[in-house]
Amino acid sequence: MTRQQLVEQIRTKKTYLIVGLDTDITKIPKHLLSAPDPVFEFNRQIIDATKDHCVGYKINTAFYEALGKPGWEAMEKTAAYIPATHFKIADAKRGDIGNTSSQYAKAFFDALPFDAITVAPYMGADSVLPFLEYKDKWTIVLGLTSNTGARDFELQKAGEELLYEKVLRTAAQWGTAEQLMFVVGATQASEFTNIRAITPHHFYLVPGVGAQGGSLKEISEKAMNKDVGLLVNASRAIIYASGNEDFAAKAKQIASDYQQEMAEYL
Ligand SMILES: O=c1ccn([C@@H]2O[C@H](COP(=O)(O)O)[C@@H](O)[C@H]2O)c(=O)[nH]1
Repeated sequence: MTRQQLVEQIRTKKTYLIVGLDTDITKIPKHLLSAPDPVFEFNRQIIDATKDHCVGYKINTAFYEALGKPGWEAMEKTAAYIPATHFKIADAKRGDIGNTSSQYAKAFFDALPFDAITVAPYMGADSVLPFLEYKDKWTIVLGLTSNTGARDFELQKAGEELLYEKVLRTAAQWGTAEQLMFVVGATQASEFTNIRAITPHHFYLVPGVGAQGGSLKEISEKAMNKDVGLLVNASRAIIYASGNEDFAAKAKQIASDYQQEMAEYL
């Protein structure tokens, strides 16, 4: 998906919500466990219920890899089920020597139909560049993450600047704002203005609203750019809004609430 197509989707649907499919088989409603593929059945109903309120879905691969082969199959089926109009993110946090990163890129962009993958920048340019070779695909580099551990490295000084600032400035040179985004945690509100000043044109994938307590209002007010420039993810707050048979209806309601709030900021 191109940047223009993504922006058009956001403007048309008046939402920049990404629904996170962090589907944990121990948390899905019990009545689904008798289905042939309970994880896919849960995702299918969540997608049907929320697709009018979001512009995309983020599959965190950990939840699928944890189940072995059936988990990988559920991920494949889910990725194929997401409508073509929706942005499909593999939150896989990959990155290795170039020769290996090329294989990761192939796995998620060729063998699987993802539009984007999250990548860790720690190993530097050659670990990220193979992902950027794919036309109309997106590489989402971890910038300033939402977890408390961001203080251990990302918020430490690296010479004159903070490490995450160096990551933003350096990684922004590896590709264009048409193919490279950054992960910016919604819980890092005090840094939003600075982050936007360093990377004025980039899109950010923003996890950390909902269960982690970040503010949608604050990120929207401080970090939106002329193309919106934000994809805000919520996973648990939406998919586990109810643990009962009404889980899809409740997920729809929460996703619709996010959409309405986002429409106010657009
Ligand atoms: O900095 C980061 C990077 C990734 N994540 C991922 O986003 C979702 C958040 O889930 P919630 O249930 O909405 O808290 C999850 O897949 C994380 O692994 C993040 O939270 N922070």
